[in-house]
Amino acid sequence: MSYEEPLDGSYGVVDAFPKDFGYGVEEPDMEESSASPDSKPRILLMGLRRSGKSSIQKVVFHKMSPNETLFLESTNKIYKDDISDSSFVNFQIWDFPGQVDFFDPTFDYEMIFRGTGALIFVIDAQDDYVEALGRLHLTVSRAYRVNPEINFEVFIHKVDGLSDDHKIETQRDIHQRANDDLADASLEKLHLSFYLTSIYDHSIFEAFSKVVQKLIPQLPTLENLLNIFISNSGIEKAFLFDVVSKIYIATDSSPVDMQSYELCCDMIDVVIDVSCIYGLREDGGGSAYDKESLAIIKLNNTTVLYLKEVTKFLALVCILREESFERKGLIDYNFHCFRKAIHEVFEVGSSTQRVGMLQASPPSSSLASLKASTLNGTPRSVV
Ligand SMILES: Nc1nc2c(ncn2[C@@H]2O[C@H](COP(=O)(O)OP(=O)(O)OP(=O)(O)O)[C@@H](O)[C@H]2O)c(=O)[nH]1
Repeated sequence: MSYEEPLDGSYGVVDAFPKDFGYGVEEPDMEESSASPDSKPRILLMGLRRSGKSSIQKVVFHKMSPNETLFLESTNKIYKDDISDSSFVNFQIWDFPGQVDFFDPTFDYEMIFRGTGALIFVIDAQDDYVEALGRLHLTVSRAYRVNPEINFEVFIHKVDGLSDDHKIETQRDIHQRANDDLADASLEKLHLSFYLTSIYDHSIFEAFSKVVQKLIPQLPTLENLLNIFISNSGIEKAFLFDVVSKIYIATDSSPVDMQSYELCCDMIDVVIDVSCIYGLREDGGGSAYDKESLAIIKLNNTTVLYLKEVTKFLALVCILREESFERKGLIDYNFHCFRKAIHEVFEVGSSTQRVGMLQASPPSSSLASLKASTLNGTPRSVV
């Protein structure tokens, strides 16, 4: 669902902003009823004109192909995109028009920043970025004064046009100058995170994944569950994906290499495409992704990709060696326990959220029960 807000300063002030992000496991309607669209926590996309804000939003959340963004018109209204209908992550993305004087007195920027979880500032790395750095400083320092809890994320964007050396040099320079500006303003506590991004490869999905992960209070629990799952199943790498956006909301604690991530993204595309073509009913009904969704792809280098539905919006995608896959029964059993634990985590999350406290620690039984259940499965040495 998306809608636009006219730039006439007529923002309705919403009294209460939930500070935590909510998640729908199976019951998105419950989330809908508990929060009006305007009161949902938000991620702001800001930056100068033509820096690439709308393109990022369209490519990541609306499956627009990067080439089509060439024809995007300049945004002249705040574009609010509520992605919670189709995605696990229950937030709104506000795309700000670049040319707007954000600090015009008719803007209630306090209201805007108060309900914000993350502010993404997009800098066009192919352009002269001096003006962008000035605007970045102005924006983050204002926002920090209103709400120091905001995560400040800087996307050094359009790096597809730069050589590897140039990319690193640009990042170093922007990092240095932005932090110098903050130090001059005695804002050393304000932390900026930097990412090199482009809509022409997976870097934009990776960066968005990291932004979203910081907003998920249950992240340590999810990582723990994934660690236990992979170590007891002989799996090399596992990602928990939001299927629609291909954002990974968690992975095990081994380092993420871009190739594995890309491979898993490609697998989601293949599964959804095949399912759309051959999986729907003849009248076009049904869903391309549901409880039955499961795919196994064997590559020619003894690697196996394994995808399985976890919740309405989430899929587990794993990379493992062929020889580990011989114990498919064990993997399936462990997956069953993992899935149950994930459901428990978010059921507890949504019930505590209603009383205003999202649970960051594991629910009493989920980790313990997963450990116990995998140990009850066929024992095997951890790879
Ligand atoms: N090379 C390259 N071009 C990009 C990238 N992202 C966006 N663009 C191009 O940048 C131009 C501007 O993109 P928009 O998304 O309209 O920029 P915006 O920041 O929303 O602009 P305003 O609405 O005017 O604020 C478009 O022609 C995009 O195709 C990228 O990663 N690499």
